[in-house]
Amino acid sequence: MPMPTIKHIRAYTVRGGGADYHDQGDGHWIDGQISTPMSKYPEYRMTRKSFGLNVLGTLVVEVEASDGTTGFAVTTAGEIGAFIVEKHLARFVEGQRVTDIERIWDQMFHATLFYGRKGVVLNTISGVDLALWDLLGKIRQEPVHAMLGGPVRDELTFYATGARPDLAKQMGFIGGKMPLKHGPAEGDAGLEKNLAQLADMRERVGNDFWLMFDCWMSLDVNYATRLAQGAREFDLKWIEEALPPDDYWGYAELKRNVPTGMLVNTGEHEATRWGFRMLMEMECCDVIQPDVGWCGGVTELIKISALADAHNKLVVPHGSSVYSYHFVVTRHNSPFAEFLMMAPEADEVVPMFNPLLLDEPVPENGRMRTSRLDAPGFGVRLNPESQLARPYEH
Ligand SMILES: C[C@H](O)[C@H](O)CC(=O)C(=O)O
Ligand SMILES: [Mg+2]
Repeated sequence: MPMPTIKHIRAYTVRGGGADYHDQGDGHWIDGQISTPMSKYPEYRMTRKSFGLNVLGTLVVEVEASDGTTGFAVTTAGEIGAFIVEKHLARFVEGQRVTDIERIWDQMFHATLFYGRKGVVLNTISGVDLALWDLLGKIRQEPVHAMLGGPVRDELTFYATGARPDLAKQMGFIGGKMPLKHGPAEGDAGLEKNLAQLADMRERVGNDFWLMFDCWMSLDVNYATRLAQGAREFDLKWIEEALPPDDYWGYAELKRNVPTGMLVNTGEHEATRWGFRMLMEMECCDVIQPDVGWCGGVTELIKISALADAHNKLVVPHGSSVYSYHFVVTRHNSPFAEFLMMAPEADEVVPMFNPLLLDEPVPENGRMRTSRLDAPGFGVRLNPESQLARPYEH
């Protein structure tokens, strides 16, 4: 039977959680006081929504094959992403065979170079790429992890990101990553408060549990070095995204400065093999954290991960739910995964892309059997109750 071709690609937007997990209601821990690159402006310090963290919303990309099979994926790109898919990328997708993912990726990337390279354009390309992998899996009746070479372990192990590592420990996770609250603009008093929060959490969780700080691009080398040195006595496992993503030189300096054994992790807002090549060749970090919905999709993550392997770096993708689980389970240099606690108080496990997907698996006791990922494609369905809009058509 000839391989089906792609008949249609459609782009939708949806608000309220989903792939734009920052798009939450008021009072959610993820919108509490968190140190950001905007924290130097007091008027944008207390919530991240105040400076527009949730402006994009979720993009849903749907691809339909000539045999009627559909695949889809979600990412953070909203209406801008929908425009790019419908008005620009569709031409590289429609009419191609469903197996032509590599060529479609190459054409999408090179045709958008003049306004793309990173950020929302790469989020959008990632969304299309993930939808194509989902479609291929559904046509082949295989999970994406099988198409990537198959699992290398029987279960995934998770650390939790959220405001309550103490509760995450009770829920069976191997570690807890807290958002850093206070940035350099709050001076030494803020630094002391950050360290006091870590000390308090170490007291609550005891010694046999990882604790990490997520600094969300907000520090400078001097502050990050002092934070890392102060955090040593509380056994901070890693300091994450301490600096703006373009400051490769700063990361290299920070990595030289941190106490022996403390890891420097980054890459959540980096994209493509070329961006990660900079991080690796400049010795910026120990662990890279690409988001498969932002870095270029699975097609690009395969390349990033191979590059990391050759540099003896671990790849622990940022969030991204099933899209990263199917990858992590197939790679030796991805020994554990992140789970983002999306309950408003970080006090229970809820699906990360809640309420957009159905059948989205979640860790139980901090673990997930690989068999939970055994459905075709990425194994998830769009919740039919989602209020999808299609702002552009081609
Ligand atoms: C909690 C962080 O500020 C951010 O919202 C998520 C993140 O960076 C991560 O999960 O890592
Ligand atoms: Mg992070």
